[in-house]
Amino acid sequence: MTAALQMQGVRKSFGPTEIIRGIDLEIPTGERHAIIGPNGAGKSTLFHLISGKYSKTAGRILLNGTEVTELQPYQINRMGLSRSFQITNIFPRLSVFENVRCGLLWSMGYRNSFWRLVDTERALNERAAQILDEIGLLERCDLPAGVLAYAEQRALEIGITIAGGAEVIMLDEPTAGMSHSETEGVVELIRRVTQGRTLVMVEHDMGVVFNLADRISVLVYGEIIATGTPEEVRASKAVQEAYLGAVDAGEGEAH
Ligand SMILES: Nc1ncnc2c1ncn2[C@@H]1O[C@H](COP(=O)(O)OP(=O)(O)OP(=O)(O)O)[C@@H](O)[C@H]1O
Repeated sequence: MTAALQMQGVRKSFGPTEIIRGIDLEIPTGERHAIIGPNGAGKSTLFHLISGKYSKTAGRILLNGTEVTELQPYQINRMGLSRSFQITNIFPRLSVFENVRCGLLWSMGYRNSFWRLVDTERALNERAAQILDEIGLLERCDLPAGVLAYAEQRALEIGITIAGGAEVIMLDEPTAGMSHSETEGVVELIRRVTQGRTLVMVEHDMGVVFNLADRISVLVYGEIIATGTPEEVRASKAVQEAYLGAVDAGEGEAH
């Protein structure tokens, strides 16, 4: 089966400084994959390269076997890759419901003639309600999104990210700034909504990473020093030396 995401020799320089220094990685369809690494390792930059926000200095990126290296973010999005951002990215004055509808319209409105031919309003509303139910916000659907609690806003953002039905979901620090119980809730939510999809996430909370990820890639100074199952990464001497150090991978927060 073709991998959901393939990176081949991907490099990125800002001016004379090479930040991403040759990434080769294959993420199979249906895998939950976490990218971890110290601050400044290049995780966000790699995310921006995959989603098309940054152009690549060298290398190729393929989505479901099709090269997307030179495409714009919206084109990559319409080919089935959807990402969230580190900073909550919702419309605070629109209702929770409208936020999800916007996500749906953006991803599907122009692409799929079904939405134009068949009772568009009803289909959209039904799908939005379904997503709100999935993310546990159906009862709060009429509130302005800006009044939701922080964890609810992040859940809404995940709802918007999955709204268009993308097969590859990228989440950037989905539990950042959350309490322990909020984190547990969001981990369960992510597990549920990524069922049968491919997940690529950047996350600092090692508890979340080791709980959710099927495989983990460790990025240090723009290079992947290890890729493997949580057990393999936990046992890797190179990873321990370069990154995890004394942190208990099952519990700690590492930066
Ligand atoms: N647009 C840019 N122009 C110049 N340098 C940049 C740019 N974006 C990132 N960098 C540099 O690239 C390096 C990697 O940054 P990046 O944000 O990708 O790391 P990160 O692993 O996501 O870090 P963190 O865990 O703190 O979010 C940093 O040294 C940063 O200063």
